[in-house]
Amino acid sequence: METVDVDLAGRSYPVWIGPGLIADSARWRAAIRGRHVLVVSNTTVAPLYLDALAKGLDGLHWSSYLIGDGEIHKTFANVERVLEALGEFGATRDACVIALGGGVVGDLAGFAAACWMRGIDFIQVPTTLLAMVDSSVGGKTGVNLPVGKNLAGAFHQPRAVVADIDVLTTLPQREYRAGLAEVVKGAAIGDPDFFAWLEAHADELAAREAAPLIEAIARKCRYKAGVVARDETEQGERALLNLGHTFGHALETAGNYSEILHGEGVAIGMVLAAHLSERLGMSPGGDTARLVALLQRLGLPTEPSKAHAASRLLELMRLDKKNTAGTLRLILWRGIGKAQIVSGVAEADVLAVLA
Ligand SMILES: NC(=O)c1ccc[n+]([C@@H]2O[C@H](COP(=O)([O-])OP(=O)(O)OC[C@H]3O[C@@H](n4cnc5c(N)ncnc54)[C@H](O)[C@@H]3O)[C@@H](O)[C@H]2O)c1
Ligand SMILES: O=C(O)C(=O)C[C@@H](O)[C@H](O)[C@H](O)COP(=O)(O)O
Ligand SMILES: [Zn+2]
Repeated sequence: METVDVDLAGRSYPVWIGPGLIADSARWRAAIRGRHVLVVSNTTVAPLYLDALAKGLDGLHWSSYLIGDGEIHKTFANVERVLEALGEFGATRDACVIALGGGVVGDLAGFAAACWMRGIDFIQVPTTLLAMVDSSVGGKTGVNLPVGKNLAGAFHQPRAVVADIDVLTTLPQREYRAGLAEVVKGAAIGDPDFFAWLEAHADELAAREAAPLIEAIARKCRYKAGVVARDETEQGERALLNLGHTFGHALETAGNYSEILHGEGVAIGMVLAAHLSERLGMSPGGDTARLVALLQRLGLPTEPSKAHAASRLLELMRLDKKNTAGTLRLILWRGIGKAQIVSGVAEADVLAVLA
């Protein structure tokens, strides 16, 4: 097992990564401070793993609330339903929410925990690769709005992250690949050695071999934990974790959150950001080719669908949270291991790349 510590003074927490962790309740139960627990999950994950998790809740007063499966359920309406469930359950300030699922459940349950009585404890039990390497770590919680991705939310750190890699055996292949996109992103932004390691181990990772998989999850979490510890609320460096996301989120929103997966949007978005960076003379073309090749070896898409007009995507990009005063602020790429926040990117250049 690997442990990654997210160092945030009084709100520090561990990320445990390895097999058999859901059953190992002696480890994670200490993170539950009160006696009331609401497990939030979805209709696909709960039948698979809720019973196993519940064994560790013996002796506590616990209940569960399930949302529907998919990105379209990451809504304000569902946050309200979780809050109502907390009310019916009689949750007091010492109650704890456990998010059992992928990034959709984690973001939504975490946001509900941030809202209930202005903030109660929550624990992340990520069940997708994407949630293990990214969404369960760092405390960004929230929901989508019809006008844009993650436009409502809060920073609210979990008390612990329990990444039991055994659950990945039931994860569909497309979802597994989507998680690898966020692993590649971390290496592309800030760790050239990790990028080279991913190139060397791409086939084993695509085949879900346990040892390289644990190493990849831990390396990505360690990298992200460092960024979050230095810049918890995205005043600067943390924005780099958004490489590819301005494009990717626009593609997700344009497809009404049902056409492409988040990780697929990130893969395509990173390639678009790389092309834009090349166009602006910031990044060497050879590195873009390496990025595209790695993503393709991992089974990820690297080009956007032609179904959405460039002008529509640009309109959605104008609502990105990184923008200021009508100015596009994008994460651009200086080649493998180097990303940069750039303000005032000309819309004409963005349109040219999208077209
Ligand atoms: N908060 C953050 O920092 C952060 C970071 C990255 C992504 N996100 C968000 O995460 C979301 C994407 O998360 P995701 O990719 O995990 O998607 P998801 O939560 O929709 O899960 C993907 C699919 O896998 C299913 N599933 C989950 N675990 C399973 C398992 N073990 N076995 C079988 N099926 C399983 C789910 O039911 C779902 O159908 C997006 O909303 C994205 O914006 C947030
Ligand atoms: O943790 C972060 O910071 C990230 O940006 C991680 C992203 O992978 C993730 O998709 C996040 O939800 C995006 O946040 P947003 O602020 O662009 O909504
Ligand atoms: Zn992401």
